[in-house]
Amino acid sequence: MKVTVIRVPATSANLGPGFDSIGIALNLYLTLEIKEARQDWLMTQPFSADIPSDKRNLIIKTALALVPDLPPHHLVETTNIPLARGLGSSSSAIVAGIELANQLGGLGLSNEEKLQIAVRLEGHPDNVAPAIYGNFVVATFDGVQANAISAPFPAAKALVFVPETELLTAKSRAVLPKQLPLRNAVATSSAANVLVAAVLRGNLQLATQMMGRDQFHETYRQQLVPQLGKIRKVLQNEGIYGTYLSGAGPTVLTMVAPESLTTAQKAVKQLALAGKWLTLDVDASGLMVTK
Ligand SMILES: Nc1ncnc2c1ncn2[C@@H]1O[C@H](COP(=O)(O)OP(=O)(O)OP(=O)(O)O)[C@@H](O)[C@H]1O
Ligand SMILES: N[C@@H](CCO)C(=O)O
Repeated sequence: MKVTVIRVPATSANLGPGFDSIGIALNLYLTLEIKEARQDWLMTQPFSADIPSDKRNLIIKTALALVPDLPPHHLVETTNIPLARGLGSSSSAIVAGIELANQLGGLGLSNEEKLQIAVRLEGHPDNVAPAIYGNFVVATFDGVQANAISAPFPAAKALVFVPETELLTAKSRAVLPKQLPLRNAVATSSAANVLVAAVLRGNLQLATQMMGRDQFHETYRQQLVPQLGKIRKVLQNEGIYGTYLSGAGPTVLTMVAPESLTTAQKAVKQLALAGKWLTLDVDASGLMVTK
């Protein structure tokens, strides 16, 4: 039997001041195998019983939202993207679900069409866009239409701290204020603009400096993720910038020039934080399907 395999990368959103707009794809993956047709949907998956294995599963639910009479199949999911840690697990599941409907329903969706559907489901584009396109993505969503531009990211390593405890995006968004002083918004949006321009020019050093200039969300989320300040401080003492709260947290990511990686790894080790350290690369492929 020929098996179709869908692969979606992890993503890291915001990069500091690019709140709800900028994201990158990373080389952790959710993989979904479409096995045999059967009477009811069945997901063989690596999670605890909290994540449903039937049609209530987020991936299947997403596919059925697109095509309600999609024929049920046995699906096998494997993933090394941690759940609710700020590495885009829900976006990877949503994108996998859209592709599942695309494959089984023969919809022939373009990436642009997949993006529009995914953004409406996720509510913001900064995870779903890089999950589809790969690389570095700058996007906007006005509640109706998403626009996204992807571009290569300069050579860098992502030094990633994944805390032991989960932080749901809904909880992390609940601490944000409804309004911001204009001067903070101007300082942050101008830093985001320079960040994008620096990435497009291949200037990692300037881009990473801008990653520390957020005043949209990190100030308020810091109370939920005290590791952010500790990691940023110890790395800045070594002259390494580029530390930010990945997505809604609690993961803290630092974009490091390859030649500074060893120094950065040594510096953060002394913090002895409870959690996992990963060194990742930017994924350039985005959503992939093999048959
Ligand atoms: N592969 C999956 N299958 C089913 N449900 C999933 C899957 N991945 C994520 N989810 C659901 O999404 C929730 C996590 O979503 P949430 O938006 O809080 O975090 P995240 O996407 O990992 O982080 P962030 O959006 O900050 O990058 C999980 O608790 C689970 O309910
Ligand atoms: N931009 C989003 C990403 C997480 O889903 C946030 O920071 O809440």
